[in-house]
Amino acid sequence: MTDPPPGTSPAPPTGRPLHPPRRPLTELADWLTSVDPTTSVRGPLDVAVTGIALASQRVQGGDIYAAVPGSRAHGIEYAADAVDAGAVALLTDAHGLAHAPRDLPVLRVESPRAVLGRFAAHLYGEPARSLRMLGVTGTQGKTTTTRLAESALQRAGVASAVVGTVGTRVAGEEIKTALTTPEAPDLHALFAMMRERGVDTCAMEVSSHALVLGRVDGVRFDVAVFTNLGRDHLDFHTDLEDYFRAKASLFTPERCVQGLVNADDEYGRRLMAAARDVPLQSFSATGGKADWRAEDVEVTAAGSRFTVAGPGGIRVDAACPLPGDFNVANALAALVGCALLGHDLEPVARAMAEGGGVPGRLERVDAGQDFTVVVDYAHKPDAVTAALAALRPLTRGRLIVVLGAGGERDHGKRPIMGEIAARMADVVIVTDDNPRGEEAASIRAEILSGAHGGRADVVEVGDRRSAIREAVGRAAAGDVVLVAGKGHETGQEVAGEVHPFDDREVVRAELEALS
Ligand SMILES: CC(=O)N[C@H]1[C@@H](OP(=O)(O)OP(=O)(O)OC[C@H]2O[C@@H](n3ccc(=O)[nH]c3=O)[C@H](O)[C@@H]2O)O[C@H](CO)[C@@H](O)[C@@H]1O[C@H](C)C(=O)N[C@@H](C)C(=O)N[C@H](CCC(=O)O)C(=O)O
Ligand SMILES: Nc1ncnc2c1ncn2[C@@H]1O[C@H](COP(=O)(O)OP(=O)(O)OP(=O)(O)O)[C@@H](O)[C@H]1O
Ligand SMILES: N[C@H](CCC[C@H](N)C(=O)O)C(=O)O
Repeated sequence: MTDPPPGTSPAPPTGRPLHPPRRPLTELADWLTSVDPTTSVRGPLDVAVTGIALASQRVQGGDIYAAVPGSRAHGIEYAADAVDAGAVALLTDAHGLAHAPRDLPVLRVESPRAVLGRFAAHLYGEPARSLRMLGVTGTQGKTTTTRLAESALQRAGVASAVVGTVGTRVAGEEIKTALTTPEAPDLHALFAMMRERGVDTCAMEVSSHALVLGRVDGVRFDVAVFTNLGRDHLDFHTDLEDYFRAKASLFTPERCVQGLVNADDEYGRRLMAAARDVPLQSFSATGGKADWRAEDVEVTAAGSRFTVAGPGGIRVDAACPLPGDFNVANALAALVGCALLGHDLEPVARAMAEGGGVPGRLERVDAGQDFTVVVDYAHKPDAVTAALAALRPLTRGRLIVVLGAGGERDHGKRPIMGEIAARMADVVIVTDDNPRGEEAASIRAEILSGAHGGRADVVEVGDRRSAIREAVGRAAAGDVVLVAGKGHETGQEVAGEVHPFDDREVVRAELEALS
């Protein structure tokens, strides 16, 4: 058996186990044949495999490169790059086999994406099975819920991990990941790394893209949470029903053991009515009928206090370090999720009360000014509504919002977000988010088309820094400024280039420049 070529792994290896498996390709080929009868193999197979990657850029020495068809290209076009990076074999389809380098071993199946998750799980020795897995799906609240759960558990002494939009953290160590839900090969490598580090519980976001594209294949969540459903990703899903079906597919026996569903949400109630194959419990943060409820809720500018009331007379004092009614729902889901995983509720609730917030989620920026500035990731209609509704009761003066919309994403949401902002805020400053490959001015025009006619004073300031300057410059004592859309992001993507831009840093600099 040939060893992987030396010196081909990029350093430092991020998101991979320190001690990767070393599996004979013959064994992997046999396993694949046993689960997928469409498998055919082109030799030589006398090679050791130590990992797997779906993107040539992520290949490390000893990997199998999964060359799959995509919307822009077929991965086989990048096989040479993958080989240069140290790939020792290919997993691909018939097209990939036809165009594969002749000397590279190939495992061919009809649909490589369909087996990729299970294959990666098998390759790494099913690491997710040794973790308590919490999966959270929904349009809003995934990041907040998973981060609240992970940081409370970690603070309560349970080694934990979190995977999501803000990145990945494994037992306190930050690992950069790009997607909300990483591709299956990266995910199972992360689970292997978690297992190595003694992680007990992993809380992760499960996006609808992940469910459709098989990114969480090979994982069976111990508890799956549904937060809510609203307009999102209509550039990917044909309509809201298609989007709902994608989310609902998490609540099937192949993907989870039990579910926890928001009874306050219309789609949550539909899910409960429809899903019969998986035991479901419900939660409500608004006094609705549910198995788990937030009672005696007190919301302040700093956060909220409430009692978790559950089956059999459970009553536990809880607090969430984030303002906003909707964060009571997120905190409740996080706590009940942990309880259903088998964790003791009381110490976890205590730890959450003592913990901090979540990056870019209603995050306050304070430079000693006499008004409030909050940076939030609201970039969808329901989130803009929720964030403005949460901030209105904390506003003694005017509510000022800085708002844009991302390019190359659902156009339909832009006027809707403009309308919401102009109805719920007093001043709306329409600016650029990540224009990506689109003309920034035309994105702003679409937002403005919904914003004109509202009650607010609406202004257009394209440059985001200038828009933030305008907002804090206009603010007086008692006002609240919401800088919406980019939350934790640290760059602004314009025409294929990402320029450093962090709303929190820019706000701070503009506040300091005021004094
Ligand atoms: C719609 C979508 O999710 N597309 C993902 C998909 O792209 P694709 O299948 O079209 O791939 P492609 O670009 O045609 O390339 C074909 C293949 O060649 C490979 N390739 C391509 C170029 C190269 O140099 N080397 C290489 O190996 C690619 O990895 C891919 O396997 O597979 C790619 C490989 O992993 C992903 O990078 C890509 O995510 C794109 C970048 C993306 O932006 N996805 C977003 C929308 C997304 O997934 N978001 C969700 C939800 C976030 C939320 O909740 O808001 C998420 O989970 O992050
Ligand atoms: N439960 C909720 N209900 C309504 N809005 C919410 C809720 N939780 C968070 N939000 C709003 O949505 C924004 C994004 O929150 P969060 O990152 O937790 O959700 P997400 O589901 O991970 O979203 P994304 O997929 O965009 O990352 C927040 O900044 C806030 O404005
Ligand atoms: N995961 C989301 C993030 C959007 C964030 C917002 N700032 C934007 O650029 O639209 C997406 O890629 O659609």
